[in-house]
Amino acid sequence: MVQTWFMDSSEEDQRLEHHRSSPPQYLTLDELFKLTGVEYFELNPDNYAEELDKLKKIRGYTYEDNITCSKDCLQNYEEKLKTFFTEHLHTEEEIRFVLQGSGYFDVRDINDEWIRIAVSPGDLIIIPAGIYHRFTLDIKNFIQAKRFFIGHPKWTPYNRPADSMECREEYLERANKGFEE
Ligand SMILES: CSCCC(=O)/C(O)=C/O
Ligand SMILES: [Fe+2]
Repeated sequence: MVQTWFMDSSEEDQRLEHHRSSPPQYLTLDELFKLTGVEYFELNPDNYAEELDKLKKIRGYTYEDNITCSKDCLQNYEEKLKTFFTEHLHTEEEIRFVLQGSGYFDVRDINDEWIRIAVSPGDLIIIPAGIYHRFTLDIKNFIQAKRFFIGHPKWTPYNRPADSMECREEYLERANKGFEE
C-alpha cells in the first residue's frame, strides 16, 4: 500500500527514505491530491485484470507496456536512472501500475515542496501533465511496472525550468482551482 510524506533536504543517497519528520508523518491520499493533483488507485496485485480494464476504459488508456528497472533489465541503467531522477515534467499524464518491487516517485506540491510517494505492488498512480517530478529506485534496486498512455506515448521529459510550457501553465491553473474536476 502506498505511503507518502514530505521530504527532508539532505543530499544523502536518493534511495533512502528522506523523511522530513521524525518520527515519520504520512499524508493521506486526499491531502496528496489537494497538494499535487496526483491520483491513486489500489488494485489487487494478484488479480487486477478486471479492475484495470475498467480503469483503462474510463480514462481512455489505449497504449500499454511494461518497464523493469534493474541493473540487468534496463538498457543504459545508470544513465536512465539519472534521467528519471532529474526534476522534469511531461506534456501528458504519467501512469504507472506497480507489478513487482518498489520505488519512489517524488512530486513538487503547490508550495514547491517535495513529497515522496513510496509505491509497491498494487499501487497505480497518475502523475498529472505539467507537474515537476522525478523517480528513483529504493534500496532494493528493483521495480517492474505497467505504463499506460492515451494514444501514442510521448516519453520526453522536459527538465526544470519549463515554466512557459502550455502544460505547466494549465497545471498551475488547475492547482489554483484546487484540482477540482
Ligand atoms: C517505474 S517507471 C520509471 C520511471 C519513469 O518511467 C519516469 O518517466 C519517471 O518520471
Ligand atoms: Fe516522468
